[in-house]
Amino acid sequence: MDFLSALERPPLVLGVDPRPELHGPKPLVHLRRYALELFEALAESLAAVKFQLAFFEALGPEGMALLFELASAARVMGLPVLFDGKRGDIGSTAEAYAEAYLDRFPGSALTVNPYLGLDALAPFFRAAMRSGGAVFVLVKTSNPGSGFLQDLAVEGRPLYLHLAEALAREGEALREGPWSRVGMVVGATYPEAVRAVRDVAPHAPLLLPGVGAQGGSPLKGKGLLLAASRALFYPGGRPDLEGAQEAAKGLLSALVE
Ligand SMILES: O=c1ccn([C@@H]2O[C@H](COP(=O)(O)O)[C@@H](O)[C@H]2O)c(=O)[nH]1
Repeated sequence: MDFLSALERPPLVLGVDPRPELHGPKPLVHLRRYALELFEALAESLAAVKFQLAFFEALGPEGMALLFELASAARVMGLPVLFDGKRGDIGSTAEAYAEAYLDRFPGSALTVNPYLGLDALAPFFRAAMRSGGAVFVLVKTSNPGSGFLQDLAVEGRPLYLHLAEALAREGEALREGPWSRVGMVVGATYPEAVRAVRDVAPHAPLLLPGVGAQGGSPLKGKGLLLAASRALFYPGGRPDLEGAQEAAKGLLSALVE
């Protein structure tokens, strides 16, 4: 599987941010079964499944085992996998992060943090190239305080746009047809930022978290991947297979230009 195949599927990304307290007396057993059933039920409506590493790490070794089992199962069902870990470190450590998620799961994607600069992102880009994967770099995040650094005016334009331009340049070398393996994260809560980034980075897949629980708009456009975690995995605040199918249908039919 090549992660870029996600861009030929419906644009919805199922976020998996597990909350064990919602899964009864044997939480991991129930969570495992629920997640597998949900992947199967939603498979035709999804571009990819996004696993939030923090929630699995919080569950300890059993959580990590469950993460790798669920990621493997999603791939067997033909669903591209995205690991949301927001990794980033000096080059030699970045190599290890890239090996852990991109090489061990060929054809997968990983979110990364650009704060250390382009040299620190290079190992992720190389791993995405050799494994048929993708890297999604945080550009303009969905949270209310993201503007504190990301919107700082530099030469009259927000910092995040300078970053998007630099990444678009880097991404040219990783382009396969219309899409680059260098993607960007832009919160669905900032539709104007999505448009501004798309203008400077026409070949970057854009991952748009914040749909649903954070109030982000379900934007329509080529190369946009709309991510919803709570709204899809726990519609109505709890595990609910039928509710999740309804929610997916609702989000897909509400897509706006
Ligand atoms: O800018 C960002 C980057 C990542 N996220 C992650 O996406 C999900 C959002 O969960 P919801 O329940 O759909 O709000 C979560 O894993 C975040 O860590 C983000 O929200 N914003």
